[in-house]
Amino acid sequence: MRINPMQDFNDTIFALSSGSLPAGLGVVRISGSVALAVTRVLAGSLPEPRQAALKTIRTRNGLVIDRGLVLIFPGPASFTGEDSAEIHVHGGKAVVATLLEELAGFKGCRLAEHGEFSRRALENGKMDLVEVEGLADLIAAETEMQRRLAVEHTAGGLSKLYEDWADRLTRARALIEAELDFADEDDVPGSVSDLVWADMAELQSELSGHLAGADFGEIIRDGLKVVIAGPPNAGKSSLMNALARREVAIVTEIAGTTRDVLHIDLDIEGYAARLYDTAGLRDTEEVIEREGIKRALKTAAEADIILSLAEIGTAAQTDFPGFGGKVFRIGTKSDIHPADANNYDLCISSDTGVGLAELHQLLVNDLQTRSAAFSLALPSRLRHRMLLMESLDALTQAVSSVSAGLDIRAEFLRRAAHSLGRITGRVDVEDLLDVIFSEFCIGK
Ligand SMILES: Nc1nc2c(ncn2[C@@H]2O[C@H](COP(=O)(O)OP(=O)(O)OP(=O)(O)O)[C@@H](O)[C@H]2O)c(=O)[nH]1
Ligand SMILES: [K+]
Ligand SMILES: [Mg+2]
Repeated sequence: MRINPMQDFNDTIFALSSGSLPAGLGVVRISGSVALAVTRVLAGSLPEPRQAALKTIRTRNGLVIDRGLVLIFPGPASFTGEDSAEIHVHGGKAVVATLLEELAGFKGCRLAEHGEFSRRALENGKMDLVEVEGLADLIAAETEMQRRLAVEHTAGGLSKLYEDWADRLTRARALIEAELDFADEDDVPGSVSDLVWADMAELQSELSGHLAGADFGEIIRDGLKVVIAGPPNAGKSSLMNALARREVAIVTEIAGTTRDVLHIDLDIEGYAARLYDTAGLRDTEEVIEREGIKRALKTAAEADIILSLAEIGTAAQTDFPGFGGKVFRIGTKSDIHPADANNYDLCISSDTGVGLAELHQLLVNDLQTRSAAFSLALPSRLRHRMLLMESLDALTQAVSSVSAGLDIRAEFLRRAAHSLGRITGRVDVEDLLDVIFSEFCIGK
């Protein structure tokens, strides 16, 4: 069930797998049944498998394109599982364009689609879905923690956890079904069933413990959402600019300057964070400002942390509608007011920089507190979270429906295993693939 009928797995695919041109090198990857034959034509001869050799790369008319390294990976010992090759040429736009054009001229060869190399790796059993998604995250990773989480996912640790759980569910179901088969005989050992349900209750708590880490996994992957909120002129935009070290937001002495929600990305000790500046909160009849305040409150409700700013001497708001997370009360303009440790968690001056290091440390501490409870084998995508919730729901039904028939309870166990299987792609995921691979870049 592929959306794009162009996509044919019999084709040999190729793409520039390295970054934007011009660059020192351009790495062109080729995969499919004629990959080695095509490479032989271009390079004159093939190197030993997995050993780089310097070759002159020519068009079929004998015109020299460039000299470069050629590597071949006969299947199945390749990334995709198919016969594959890499040609490393100089990363000039014309060099790469000529090589790609030449490749397109071979029968059965075409440019790869988004994520098509990874998709073939998946279809050929070289990686499962969690690993493929981890690879996409690894390539997108900008901070150290994003990288570490992605490596954890590509390394198969999470996949193994889900497969072990699915196996446990399947074994439990098999035992229960065996018990059903012998139910008309008198000597059924009830203890088998008791053991199964005790183990399933244990699995239920493991699964919900794992799900509890999903928030933090999403924070690592998508960044900690830190929202600066407070009344007009509290100094919100000034703080944003001070942390960004550039003039991102307009600052004036006019109350109600900021209307749109602005954001910058920060790297906090390896964690990604997104800092939002918002419109000052107050009652107003002004139409544009009202819209700004509406957006400010919506952004605040979705925050992981709110920095509630107030000029020292005025009260910092501690409740925000729809927000249940941590609020830090930040007293501002400490250069013109005495610091006050009673009414604020921290006093700062964006003008002099006093307190900004402590504010940074506040965020570091918060992230470290959040991370303390978890290893990095965390679910980090909504897709994983939804399927884990589905699985936990079914398992909970199975465990708690004590008065229901064993056949019904076994069916709930089957559903729980099925949802876990969909995470790694072991079962029934054809419908998900097009969505997942559309976010990949070409050449991956
Ligand atoms: N002395 C002093 N003045 C500050 C400091 N931070 C901000 N201000 C001044 O306070 C005024 C308001 O600053 P903004 O950063 O625009 O305040 P805001 O909270 O973004 O205001 P709105 O966008 O209108 O809600 C400006 O005149 C700033 O120069 C500070 O640390 N010390
Ligand atoms: K202002
Ligand atoms: Mg502002």
